[in-house]
Amino acid sequence: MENLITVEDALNLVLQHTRDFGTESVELENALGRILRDEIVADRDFPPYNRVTMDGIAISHAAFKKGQRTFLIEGVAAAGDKQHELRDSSACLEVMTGAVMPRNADAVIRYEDVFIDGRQATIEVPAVTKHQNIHMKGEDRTAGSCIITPGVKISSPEIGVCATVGKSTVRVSRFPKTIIISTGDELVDIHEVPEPHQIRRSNVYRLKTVLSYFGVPVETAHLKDDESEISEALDQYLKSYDLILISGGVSRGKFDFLPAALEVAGVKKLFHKIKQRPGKPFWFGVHDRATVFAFPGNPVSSFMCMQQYFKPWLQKCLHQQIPPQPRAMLTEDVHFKPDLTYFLEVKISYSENAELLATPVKGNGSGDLANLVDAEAFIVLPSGKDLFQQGEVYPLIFYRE
Ligand SMILES: Nc1nc2c(c(=O)[nH]1)N[C@H]1C(S)=C(S)[C@@H](COP(=O)(O)OP(=O)(O)OC[C@H]3O[C@@H](n4cnc5c(N)ncnc54)[C@H](O)[C@@H]3O)O[C@H]1N2
Ligand code: MOO
Ligand SMILES: [Mg+2]
Repeated sequence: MENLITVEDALNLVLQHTRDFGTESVELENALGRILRDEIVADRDFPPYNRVTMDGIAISHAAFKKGQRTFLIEGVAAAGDKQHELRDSSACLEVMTGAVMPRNADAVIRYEDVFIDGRQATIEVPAVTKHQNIHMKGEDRTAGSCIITPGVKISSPEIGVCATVGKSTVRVSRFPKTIIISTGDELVDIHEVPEPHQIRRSNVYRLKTVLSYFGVPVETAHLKDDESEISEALDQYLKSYDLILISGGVSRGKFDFLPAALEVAGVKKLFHKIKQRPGKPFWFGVHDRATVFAFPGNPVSSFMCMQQYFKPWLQKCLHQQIPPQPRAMLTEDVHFKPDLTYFLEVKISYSENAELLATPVKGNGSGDLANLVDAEAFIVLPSGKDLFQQGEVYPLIFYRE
């Protein structure tokens, strides 16, 4: 009998072998998708002054309250002007959206509710409340408060906040120097027309996307199923890369040289083969500098292992804050006999109560790469059971960013 590690133990081992690749500064324009390592603090109040939110007139609310409806226009306050002052509390100033609210004025009435005749403005609505149409200084955030904590993956809102506090460069996690290697004599380049016994190599492209979502630059290589070519290449790659991802050649075939070659090259094996489907023959190990993920060659297997093991490893290496894992409810019964954790491809929808629903899109096994297109997640069905019933809830791994 084979000695298989459980999915939980395998993930724990992978996560115990993370590395710290340090930090670097990047221009804000290049920071999208990077993991922020600075704390972003409000350099001033948000907003920094009482900000007019409607084009109209600014008055003293007390005057309106006393019954006054017609106001002499003293002048115009535009966005970008220094703060104006309402000199006569029974007059008004025209104010534009984005202007600093004038001193001695405390309500803005929009043009739509005012009749203007020459230098006179008459309010035509029955009610005006104090501070209406003013975005008050410090109402959103106060100076010195933390707006973004380290570990956030920088997306559009973070870019906007960094810009507004004047962070033109930000400190982010550095990336491991990475290579993805495909193996196999049946594989040809995507620009080639395969012979009847050949296929185009697709794994590298699919696996690379997982790193691309984090912005990690990736080099690629291809190796023949040739023991000495593989050994020579591994010696080279182990010296120059922090992260080596391999697809294929890790199972029981006569040309599956990777597990032995990796050990000969001095990579310390942490496990080989997991109690799971797909992806059973996944091999994981570490070298002085490099971490090696040697994934099974079947397209769904390598991709599933990438999602389940590699992505959390990368996120931990990069110090990313990890959101809780979503869970979804099966919409139909699933029978699965082998005592393995089953990563089943599913399509996601929502119930009337907004619960996440998972509908199996079974496909034809781990070679069915087209089926990944019809699904969008793996639902994780644990070992030790062979019937998973409609209505039961299990963890979910979304694989579309
Ligand atoms: N006797 C046994 N045979 C197999 C077992 C087993 O336990 N005992 N496990 C099976 C499982 S599960 C998997 S998964 C595969 C893993 O195979 P390898 O990692 O050795 O990968 P290869 O043999 O190189 O290729 C498998 C399959 O995948 C295709 N492939 C590989 N690379 C690519 C690529 N870059 N793009 C597209 N397709 C690729 C390859 O052509 C093969 O069809 O082993 C089972 N066998
Ligand atoms: O991992 Mo294999 O993919 O079960 O065929
Ligand atoms: Mg094989």
